[in-house]
Amino acid sequence: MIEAENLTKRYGDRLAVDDLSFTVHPGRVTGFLGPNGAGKSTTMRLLLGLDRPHRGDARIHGRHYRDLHEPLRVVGALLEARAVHTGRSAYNHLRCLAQTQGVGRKRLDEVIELVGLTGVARKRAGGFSLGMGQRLGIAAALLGDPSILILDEPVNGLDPEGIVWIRTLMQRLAAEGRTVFVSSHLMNEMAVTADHLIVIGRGKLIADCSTEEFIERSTEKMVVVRTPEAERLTGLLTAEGATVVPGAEPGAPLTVTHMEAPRVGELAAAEGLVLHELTPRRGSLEAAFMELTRESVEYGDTAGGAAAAAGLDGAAAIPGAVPAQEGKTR
Ligand SMILES: Nc1ncnc2c1ncn2[C@@H]1O[C@H](COP(=O)(O)OP(=O)(O)OP(=O)(O)O)[C@@H](O)[C@H]1O
Repeated sequence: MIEAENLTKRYGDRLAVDDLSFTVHPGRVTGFLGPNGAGKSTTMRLLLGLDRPHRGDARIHGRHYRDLHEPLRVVGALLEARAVHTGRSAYNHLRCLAQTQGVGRKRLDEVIELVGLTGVARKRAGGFSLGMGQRLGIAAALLGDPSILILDEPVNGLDPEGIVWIRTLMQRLAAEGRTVFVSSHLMNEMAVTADHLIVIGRGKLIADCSTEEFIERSTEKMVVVRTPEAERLTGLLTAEGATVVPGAEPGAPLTVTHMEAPRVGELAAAEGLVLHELTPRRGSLEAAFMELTRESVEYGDTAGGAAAAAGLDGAAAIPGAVPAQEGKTR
């Protein structure tokens, strides 16, 4: 188990991590989400004892990282995939790490195979692509067969096949009962990878809930309806409180919000209106995430055009969300 309690880290007058408390449980993948500069990497460094908090506490299995008996057998971390000796082969890089941890040759070979680097293990790590570097970093994290994995943006630089591979690997490691804590700024990727989400913005906690709850509450439900009698159906639905947006072209489907699909079908049937399609849909999760973290983005366009599409009222719409207060100015 990983526990952060009132973690606070300041760089000059910049609060990188602001009174952050959460618990990461074993047996599931926990996604750590937030826009660029939200404080994800800083939090991970604090958990690993690589930086000291100004206030608060970070504990792994109830202890500070520095007090763990064999830390690398307890926690495997991928923080900066490029942190390798570029002149060494992947194999030698891992062998050096294995020696410092008392990890044997068998485990070394196992891990190289697990991350799919067997064919290039004798090649210079400096010549590796970003994706291969990520695989090497993951191999290093897994060497000590740790019960906890802390991975900072492991998906960066991976091609679609690599993304599916890391997703499957993380889910398998969690299914084995390990604690998997993985950061990302990609909402859609985390939605299909993580069981639980911890969302931060400007160092503050915004949401701590299951991915299912997050999706359920943060994306607006809509119904796509195709009918040859669009005008009559629109009148019928709006009279009952639905919002109906016509398609861009004649004959294109209508998009209905504020009414569930069964009710749309019932109303149409009662009036004898023909429907050619009746499909419940969800709004974009990415747009919902952007809206949620809109006021806490560090860089870029904070107006968030896509955010408006989500139709959410910030943190208030999210289960487990922390009340906005000062956080609203994140
Ligand atoms: N060593 C440092 N010195 C000064 N400021 C820092 C340092 N490390 C981080 N920061 C600042 O702290 C804030 C949080 O940074 P951090 O890297 O933790 O965010 P992040 O969520 O990991 O971002 P990204 O997704 O871009 O990696 C940022 O404003 C960053 O500029």
